[in-house]
Amino acid sequence: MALTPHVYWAQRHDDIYLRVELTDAQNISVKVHENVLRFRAQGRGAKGQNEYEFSLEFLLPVKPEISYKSTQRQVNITLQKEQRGWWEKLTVHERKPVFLAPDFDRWLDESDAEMEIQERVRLKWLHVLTSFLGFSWIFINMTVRLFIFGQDFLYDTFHSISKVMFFCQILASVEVLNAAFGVVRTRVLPSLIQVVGRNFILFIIFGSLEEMQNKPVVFFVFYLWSSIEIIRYPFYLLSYCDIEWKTLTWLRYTVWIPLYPLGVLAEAVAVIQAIPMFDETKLFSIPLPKPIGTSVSFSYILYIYLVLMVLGLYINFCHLYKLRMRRIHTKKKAT
Ligand SMILES: CCCCCCCCCCCCC[C@@H](O)CC(=O)SCCNC(=O)CCNC(=O)[C@H](O)C(C)(C)COP(=O)(O)OP(=O)(O)OC[C@H]1O[C@@H](n2cnc3c(N)ncnc32)[C@H](O)[C@@H]1OP(=O)(O)O
Repeated sequence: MALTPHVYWAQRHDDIYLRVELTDAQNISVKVHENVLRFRAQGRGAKGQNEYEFSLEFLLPVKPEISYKSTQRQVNITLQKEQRGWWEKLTVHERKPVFLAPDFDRWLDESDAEMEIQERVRLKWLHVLTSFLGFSWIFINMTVRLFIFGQDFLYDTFHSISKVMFFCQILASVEVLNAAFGVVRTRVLPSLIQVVGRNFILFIIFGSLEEMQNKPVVFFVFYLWSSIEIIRYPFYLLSYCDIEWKTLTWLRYTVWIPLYPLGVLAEAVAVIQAIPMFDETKLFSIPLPKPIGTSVSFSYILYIYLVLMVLGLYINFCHLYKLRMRRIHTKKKAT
């Protein structure tokens, strides 16, 4: 006969966490149907190796999608509340099931959870604000210098701007982590493509080849990157205050249409210009065993990278196009 395992629970405003005390659980089945969670698995629990099961009828609706992870010591289940809020108890039952107890390792009361959210929002806000200030400094500085020094500035962009650009792009890498850990509602791949793509150009192509640093292409790449970021970051900043400024939303989801292909084109020109330099300097060349030859030039990696750029452009263009349809066209229909 199936036994009941010990189950520990905790909540946040959006999620429910369950910890099922089963060692080396196997054949796990977790389902939610009509707001009732049914769990069944084999494993080592309080009554030794056995089949264990339980069910819980939740107090309020939860989303049917469940994520669970089995570790050597327990099974961790995460569910999402249908509606954001704080539950006074987990189940509809008058009395708490005997096998259920609070998970004090994850337990927070409502005000602590609220503070946790506020702390997260503060950090996100600080991150976005710093990025916005950085890219604004770059954009304004480049515009002013272009007016003052004219064409000469095209050859000097890297030396006057690169330190702030390095800082901003390192900061932008956090966006991938934010997407991966669900801190912001966005997909990981587009952010990863964007960050890896830009950092490759900045650190490898411009950063490691002195000869590239005096090329006008640096100006175009930096100017195109910063042109979109001085729109994108304020768009996020306003979203933290629940403000929607229609013109900014339109710009955020429209300006990429000319800027993205131009940006990729400028980056591709930089890669193509760098190819003979890597061949000449043998920088980053991959040494080969003596019988085969001396080394493989890094320029081969750059040829592969040019193909990846086309793929990256396609993926992100489709992603941005979908976002535009959702944010601009759906809203128009609704009004
Ligand atoms: C696997 C590795 C492979 C490596 C291959 C390398 C290939 C290289 C190809 C490289 C091509 C890159 C070229 C590029 O560098 C050139 C340029 O940038 S040129 C300049 C023009 N560029 C652009 O216009 C792109 C700008 N960038 C972006 O838009 C984003 O980085 C992107 C990831 C592409 C899309 O952003 P996201 O998916 O986040 O879209 P949203 O902004 O709409 O966000 C979705 C929802 O999440 C909320 N969100 C996101 N971030 C935040 C935040 N920080 N704070 C608060 N909220 C955030 C946002 O509000 C949306 O919410 P909702 O759905 O409610 O509207």
